[in-house]
Amino acid sequence: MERSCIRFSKISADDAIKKYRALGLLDTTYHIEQDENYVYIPLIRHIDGSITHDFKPREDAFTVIGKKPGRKGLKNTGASYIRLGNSIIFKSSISQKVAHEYASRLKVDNVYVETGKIQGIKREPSLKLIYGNGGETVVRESEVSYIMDLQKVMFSPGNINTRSKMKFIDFTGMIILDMFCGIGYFSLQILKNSRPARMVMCDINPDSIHYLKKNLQVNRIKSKVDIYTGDSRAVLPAMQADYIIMGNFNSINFMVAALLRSRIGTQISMHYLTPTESMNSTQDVIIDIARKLGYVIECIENTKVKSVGPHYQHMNTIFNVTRIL
Ligand SMILES: C[S@@+](CC[C@H](N)C(=O)[O-])C[C@H]1O[C@@H](n2cnc3c(N)ncnc32)[C@H](O)[C@@H]1O
Repeated sequence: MERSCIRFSKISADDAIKKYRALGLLDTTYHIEQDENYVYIPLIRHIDGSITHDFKPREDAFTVIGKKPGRKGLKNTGASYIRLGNSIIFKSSISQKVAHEYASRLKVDNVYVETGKIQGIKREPSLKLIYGNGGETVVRESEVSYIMDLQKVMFSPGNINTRSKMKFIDFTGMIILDMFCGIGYFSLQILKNSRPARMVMCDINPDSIHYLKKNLQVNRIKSKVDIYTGDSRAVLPAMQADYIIMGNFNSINFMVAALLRSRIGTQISMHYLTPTESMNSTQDVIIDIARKLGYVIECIENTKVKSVGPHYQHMNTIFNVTRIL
């Protein structure tokens, strides 16, 4: 349906969404949409600079399940879910009957229910399959296909902007080290859009590495990659990277391994969790730790990826190595 909207490049879309939400102008009854270059933010009315775009209405659980759920004996219509490719995941328990109804209305193959938190260092999800045969789910994002088994490896839909940002950076000729590559969350975007000279990838979860290899094939990545399975502090080769990706909330515990593989000019993209009140100061703590290890680094970008619970933020800070003492 044609609606007023404002269009932003993907890099600035996050801030724009926050701004229009805060101004009460965001039309939450439509999905925010994106194409190759832009994010389209639906607005409740026309404003200066707005354009029109064909939006899909947002289907809440109640709409999806039908206006008279009682008649069908469907009770859990208020349950919230996320959709990942051909699967949906409910946050709380629902009956098989309701799962079946959602699957047929939303035309998905699998319905899962979260039974707990993401577990352990391998970040394994706790999901119970309640409808369908399970197995592989394909998520398409910024022209990259991510294949995975949602019961074996995690996929955070909230990290979409951080993943797609990778396609706007020119990594041509660079040596890249992805210390927690998973199924290729960040690296697939790089390999699809740039020609790095070398890509070294590592993950401790063999299931992630299995799907990484599959995703490299499915996305027809021709560049040569070096893949390591194990603890990145132990299994990575000696090397000097131009760009180091640390997509793990515990990245601070891996700084020695990263710095040892850096040189002057290396950029290090660190992800970490920090209390909300420290979201603009944790980078200084990291700079201090690096200095004690003999590396002078400076912060070149500090971005909030998403809120995690009421008191924590998932941050992504990019540092530049300026001097080695
Ligand atoms: C949080 S996930 C990455 C999520 C991802 N950034 C996204 O966009 O959804 C972190 C990854 O680090 C891996 N990992 C954890 N500890 C590790 C270690 N010591 N060495 C290598 N990989 C590790 C996990 O197996 C997991 O695949």
